[in-house]
Amino acid sequence: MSRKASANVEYTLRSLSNLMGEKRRRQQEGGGGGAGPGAAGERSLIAAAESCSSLASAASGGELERAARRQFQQDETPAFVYVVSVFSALGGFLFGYDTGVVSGALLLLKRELNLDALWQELLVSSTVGAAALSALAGGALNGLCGRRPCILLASCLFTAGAALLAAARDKETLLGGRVVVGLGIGVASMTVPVYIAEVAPPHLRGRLVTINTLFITGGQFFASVIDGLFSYLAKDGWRYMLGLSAFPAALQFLGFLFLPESPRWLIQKGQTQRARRILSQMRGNQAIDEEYDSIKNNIEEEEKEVGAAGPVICRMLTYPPTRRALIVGCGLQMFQQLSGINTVMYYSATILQMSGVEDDRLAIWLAALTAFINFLFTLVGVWLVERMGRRKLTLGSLAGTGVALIILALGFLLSAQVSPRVTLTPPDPSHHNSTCTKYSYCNGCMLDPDCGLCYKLNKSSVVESSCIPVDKDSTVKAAWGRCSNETVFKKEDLFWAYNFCPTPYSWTALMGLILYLVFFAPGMGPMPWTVNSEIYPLWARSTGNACSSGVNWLFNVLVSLTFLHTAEFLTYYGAFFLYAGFAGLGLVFIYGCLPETKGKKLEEIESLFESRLCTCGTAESDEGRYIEYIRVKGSNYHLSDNDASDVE
Ligand SMILES: O[C@H]1[C@H](O)[C@@H](O)[C@H](O)[C@@H](O)[C@H]1O
Repeated sequence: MSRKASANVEYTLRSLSNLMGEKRRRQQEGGGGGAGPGAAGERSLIAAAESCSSLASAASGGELERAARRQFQQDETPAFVYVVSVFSALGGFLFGYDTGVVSGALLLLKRELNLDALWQELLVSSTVGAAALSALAGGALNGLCGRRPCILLASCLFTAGAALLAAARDKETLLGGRVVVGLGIGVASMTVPVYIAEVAPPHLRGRLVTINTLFITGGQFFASVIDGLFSYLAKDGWRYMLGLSAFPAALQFLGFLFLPESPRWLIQKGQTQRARRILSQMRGNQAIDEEYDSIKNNIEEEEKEVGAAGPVICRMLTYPPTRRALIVGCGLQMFQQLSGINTVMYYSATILQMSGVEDDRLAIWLAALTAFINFLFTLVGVWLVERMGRRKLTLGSLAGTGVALIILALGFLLSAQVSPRVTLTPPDPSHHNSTCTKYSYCNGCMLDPDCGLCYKLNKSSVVESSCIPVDKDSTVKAAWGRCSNETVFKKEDLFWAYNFCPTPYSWTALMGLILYLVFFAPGMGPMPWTVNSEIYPLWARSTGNACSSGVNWLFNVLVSLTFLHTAEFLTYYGAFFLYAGFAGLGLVFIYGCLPETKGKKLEEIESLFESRLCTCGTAESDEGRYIEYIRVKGSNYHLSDNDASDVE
């Protein structure tokens, strides 16, 4: 008999005997009346007894299992789990908002505070750098203090950072604020998925953790709308943009004052009575005994197997299943960033401009549309994750992302091939021979961050074009010459193209951009976070997530910082072909190494990494089989619990 088949029989027999045993026990206790230990338990008992007879009469194993599942699905997941998940996911919202809002704020800031390119770069990358560091440090903090204090700490950092940014009088304070916000993002990004995974029931875990990424992309979308709205406010608009995040952060802080610690962390720390009570709250009328026992046994076994001596990361690296899980988790996060999501998001305004959108403000709003597509298709991911499973969803998503990247690259390639010629070389009035004059095609001019193209249109072809240095303070005009005064050159039907070339093939790039988000957002966006929250055993979960989140942030900085240089060396299409190549490598890696974790208890997932890495993907999966508890007890919470080591 195959492993799967035997597991199913064992499962259904266990479920059935649990139901029978429970019914017998209740009958012996003179049950059947309504005054039992809890009305919920009583209802479950009646339902269990009813389904028990239907189970007993079920002829085949399949029917038996279906009946068991129907019974299980009648047990509703309490709203409390959703409330807890949504309050935690506010951390994701703030992650998305604070990383997304800065581009719009910079447009205003650089004018008001006279920021040069270095300071602009610092304000963007200091946050991501701080997030990388605090995600790594968050592992130890999570293990020591628990998930709840870490989420509280993150919301404090978000609030303090936002207040600092809104009140800043100089660029140094702004830098301080961005670092504080970054520290919050790092801690939140590694703690929230772990916390949600630990409180969620197995059949909803993927969906609830994916909601966190939905909140990330929701935060990015919201940030782009706020950027659009406040861009009309010439003075202090950036204060509102950067300061508004204090509200959701304070809301999360207040909420978490009343929300509980993760029951798994409590069991690990020996606070079993509190853990039982919280688990009971999270499961409503479902029995928690098996889940509780399984968590507890698992912790004890882990301690025996791996020991408790030495730093966790060393134990993880020397114990093959956790080492493999770490490679899979970090690999997923690395390939998420290497497939270029943040350059696509960052570059969306330019791609849209290439498609003929000349107005800056319209480009901002269209960038909000891009963020909206990312958000909308993450929602599709929330819907698909428990249907398709993590593995298929990630593979399909990355394959589509790769194809979209190729289309995007082809769009740029075609545009480069029909790149307009530079026909005029006006003399530089300051007699500084700029490099811009050496370009004979728009394509070269566009790739040089110091130059832009000033041109006229005759029907749809570019005429009277010149490559001129860009104004140091604003990329919307040239430093000198015909395109140096925005109002004048617009009246004279002249156009200024910075960062893009007018081309008839821009629709290919636009199509690539949309396809990219449609494929990336449901799978490669959320799955690295979701899978990482599930694949490590409890003793290694904080450290595993700290490492993989650190890798995510590290590659985020690396890819965004090198994008312009990569484009200069390889051209834009070369850069997107490169990302498509990374997506191809990622596909091979995921195909070989990512096991299916759908529906499994967190405690069972470690066994998926027992065989050699790169056989995980081919290992027989138990897809479609939920681990569900259908034994029904009168009350989940026993005051007489001998385990109680934390009597309150
Ligand atoms: O999962 C998220 C999401 O896809 C975001 O859109 C992206 O900006 C982040 O870097 C990523 O980690």
